[in-house]
Amino acid sequence: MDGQDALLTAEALAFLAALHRRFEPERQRRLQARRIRQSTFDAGALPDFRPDTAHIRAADWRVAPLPAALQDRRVEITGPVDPKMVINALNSGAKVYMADFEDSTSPTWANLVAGQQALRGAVAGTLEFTAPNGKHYAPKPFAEQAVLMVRPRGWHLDEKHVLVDGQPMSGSLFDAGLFAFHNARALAAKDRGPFFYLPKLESMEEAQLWNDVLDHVEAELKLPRGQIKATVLIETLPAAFEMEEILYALRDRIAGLNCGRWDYVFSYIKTFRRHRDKVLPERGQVTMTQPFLRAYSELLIQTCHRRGAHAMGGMAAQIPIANDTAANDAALAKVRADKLREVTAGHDGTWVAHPALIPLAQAVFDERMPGAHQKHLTREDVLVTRDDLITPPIGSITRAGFEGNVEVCVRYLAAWLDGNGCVPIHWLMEDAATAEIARAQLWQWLRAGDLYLDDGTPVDETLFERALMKLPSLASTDIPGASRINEAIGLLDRLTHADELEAFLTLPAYRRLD
Ligand SMILES: CC(=O)SCCNC(=O)CCNC(=O)[C@H](O)C(C)(C)COP(=O)(O)OP(=O)(O)OC[C@H]1O[C@@H](n2cnc3c(N)ncnc32)[C@H](O)[C@@H]1OP(=O)(O)O
Ligand SMILES: O=CC(=O)O
Ligand SMILES: [Mg+2]
Repeated sequence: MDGQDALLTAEALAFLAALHRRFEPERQRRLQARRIRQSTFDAGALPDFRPDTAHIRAADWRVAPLPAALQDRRVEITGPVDPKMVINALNSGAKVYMADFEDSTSPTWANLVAGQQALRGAVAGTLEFTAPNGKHYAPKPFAEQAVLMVRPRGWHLDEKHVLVDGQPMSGSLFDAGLFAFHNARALAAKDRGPFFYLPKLESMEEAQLWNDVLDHVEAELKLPRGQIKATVLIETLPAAFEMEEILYALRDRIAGLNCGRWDYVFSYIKTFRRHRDKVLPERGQVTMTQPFLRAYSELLIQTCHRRGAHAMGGMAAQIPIANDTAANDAALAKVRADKLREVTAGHDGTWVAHPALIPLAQAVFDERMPGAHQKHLTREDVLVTRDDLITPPIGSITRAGFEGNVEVCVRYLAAWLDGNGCVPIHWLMEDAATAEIARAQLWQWLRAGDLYLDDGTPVDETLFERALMKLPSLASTDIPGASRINEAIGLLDRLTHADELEAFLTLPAYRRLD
């Protein structure tokens, strides 16, 4: 692969191998702990705040101060790591750019190598790119660029192209380790981190594992202790019960928590996959104004502000709609309402999926948040109980909602298998987190028994098969991943009929990649 040798030098490989040897056993223990905890939920237990860590929640402590670059995070753009996207995001006018190896990247070896190369070029100031249409891209001067953050893959994913002692290494350690190895000293020299976004954590022990990894990286690369800063996505239901503990485990380097709403909803479904009384309505009805999601975001704000950390909002899925002014206005109105809810509740910043949404999000935050952040809003009025976090909203499943889930799963899986981890489908941004909601719902709905669409049609095998049978014709269109549509149909069929809900759709899909 072009550029691979310059990245995977003997020194870089030795650095990665040391990370693997030191942290792989604990990663496996953490993954096993997830499975054990899930088996208790499957047997009827409910998540709750931990009695064994009550002393952490009760004690008086604050997180370490943050560098100047992390004070004002009002608008953060996220996106995959191909060179054009990296340059567009750095130049976008957002305060922060989260370069994403996770939900929006299909981890083909080519994507990972190109992404690491692009980020290395961005940090070194050498990145440029010419598109096939001849358009040339180069980052603006450093002072005008968004602050770079990197989101490595979650703990569950392996990197099968790098074997250490015959075992695939962790995707998290590969992404974060390789990025730090090549860029940490240059970033530290500019007081720009490195900064990471840490995805899909489920417990304080997983946060502790990240802290140990980042301590090790700092020691190996001779960086000051605490130089690397991390923002943790609270995007699993179990983690919502351990926000204080996660902040505490990373207290010398935590920059904030983020409401990763899409994975959070997925995690809710996964956690309660065997709980008939917790079945959620269709995806479109599970919005952030539903009480259980409002409770989650308000608890996150209160927790962060009490401890001196930023409370970041999340991603509205709407993107600009070309050639239809009315539809575009309606989509932007939804994004605006979402950002207004966030800033009013006390969030210190938000995410956008597309550069055209930056002015809109920025205007909402500028108007309501004159300072760099609003950590002074401690939201003492918020009182969130276990039941507030787990009580499902009332709603329905429409035929369009059911069929939409099937279509999104198939089209997203096809794109992902084809190397594209983020695609617009019906003018919504779809990535691994949004697609997971659709995939997990189908599995749960077909097993729930006695479940009906709002028009009285039983939610059953026939409904699923009919929805699936509409899709093979997509193979002859020009949508992203068209050539993998039939493979995606087969994969969704198997995932939906499996006795157990697969923990992540990217696990079986990754076996088919490359
Ligand atoms: C649940 C979560 O985890 S959310 C976080 C993960 N998801 C994301 O990060 C979403 C990132 N967004 C995207 O990938 C894209 O916006 C998509 C796939 C949704 C839509 O992409 P497109 O259909 O290509 O959008 P569109 O054609 O309008 O793009 C216009 C321009 O904006 C650029 N652009 C679009 N999104 C981004 C982005 N997120 N970052 C940087 N540039 C972007 C495009 O590269 C294109 O540039 P060009 O004019 O130089 O060619
Ligand atoms: O990563 C973000 C999410 O919403 O999931
Ligand atoms: Mg996510």
